Amino acid sequence: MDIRQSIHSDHAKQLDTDALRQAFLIEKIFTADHYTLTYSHIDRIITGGVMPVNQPVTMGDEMGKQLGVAWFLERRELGMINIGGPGLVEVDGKTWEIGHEEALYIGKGARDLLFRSLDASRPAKFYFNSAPAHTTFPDRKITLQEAVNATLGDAASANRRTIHKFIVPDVLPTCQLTMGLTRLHEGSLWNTMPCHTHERRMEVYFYFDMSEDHAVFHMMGEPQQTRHLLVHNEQAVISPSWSIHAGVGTQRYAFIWGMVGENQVFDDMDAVRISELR
Ligand SMILES: O=C[C@H](O)[C@@H](O)CC(=O)C(=O)O
Ligand SMILES: [Zn+2]
Repeated sequence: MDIRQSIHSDHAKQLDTDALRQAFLIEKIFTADHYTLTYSHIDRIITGGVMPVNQPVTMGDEMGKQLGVAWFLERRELGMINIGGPGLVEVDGKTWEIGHEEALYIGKGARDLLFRSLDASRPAKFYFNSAPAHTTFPDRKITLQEAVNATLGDAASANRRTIHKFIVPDVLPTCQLTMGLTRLHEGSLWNTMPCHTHERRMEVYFYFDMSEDHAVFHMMGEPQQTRHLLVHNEQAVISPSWSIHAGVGTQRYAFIWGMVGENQVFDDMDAVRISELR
């Protein structure tokens, strides 16, 4: 398990490229026939991926040891979105079929998790966020049609995009986790611009659907102390509450955002005017 400490904004200002990457970038999410886990001390969010190819991947009691509990979700909830081919997720013996760009919420207490791909030549890729939870809400699959979908931004400023809010209070109850997927329209390159912070929540951005020789310049930092991270396909950025999170790609792309913290109000953002950015 990769552990990331919280970083104060005063400290982050001093960091060079390598140190910024070590603190905020998760370079490897998917490894064939394994799961990956990055544990952030910021709101204790866990970010990872599961990619079963030739054999099922299990998350059983062995995972709990790393967290000091009896099993992974003993005191946690989990949300996942599949960005690969169709797969099966078994939760304590109940099987969920989760297709491409479908989501699954798993409530606190689930113990034995097993993941399979239906076709090894097109493996499932389950990207997930997990957060501490105080109670159990029902497991639920969420399709793209069941998500709350919103299209915003303008082609003229290259930020026309559709936001699919899969795991939000209008769709299902969770303890603190919210998650969704944003896809840029053809010709658009900017996400989340004009940008924002939200003191009440932290966020993780996971970028995907770009070819290997393309990248997103992800913008981070306090609004008057911006820095960038070069993010390649299927990498994620941990964004503290004090940081903006926005990006521009060398080609169009999609990303999954996940938030945890004080509230679940999607629009509770502290907007930053582009003229105020430094
Ligand atoms: O707090 C909300 C998150 O930053 C994202 O949902 C923003 C986003 O997907 C976008 O503007 O493209
Ligand atoms: Zn945000």
